[in-house]
Amino acid sequence: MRIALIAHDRKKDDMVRLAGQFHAVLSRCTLMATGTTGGRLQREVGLAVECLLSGPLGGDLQIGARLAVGEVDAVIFLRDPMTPQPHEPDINALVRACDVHDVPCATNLSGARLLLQGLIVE
Ligand SMILES: O=C(CO)COP(=O)(O)O
Repeated sequence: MRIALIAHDRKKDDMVRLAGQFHAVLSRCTLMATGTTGGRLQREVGLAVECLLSGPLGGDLQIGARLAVGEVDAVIFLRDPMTPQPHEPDINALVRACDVHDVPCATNLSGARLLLQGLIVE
């Protein structure tokens, strides 16, 4: 399973906690992440993660481009719905790409837990 992990700034602590809780299943996956999220996951959770560009610099678009050619199987994107983002069009493009290609995309913690639990029982 190739999973993309992305969290906006106010959701990064949640992402780190979530990844710690699901460390066993995530460590069996191929992981990629936007830059800052990925750095925290490497340092604080000890996961092997490929770090792409930071979101505002094009990281969401990089993940979207991979997804469009079948290189991403699931996306966990902990979005901050309360803070405007300068790269909102990139965020929308990634979520749209998930819908276009029918790739599971969890945009909040509860959805992310369900997605990861699904991987455990697989
Ligand atoms: O902005 C982001 C996603 O839209 C996240 O990017 P970072 O992980 O680099 O903070």
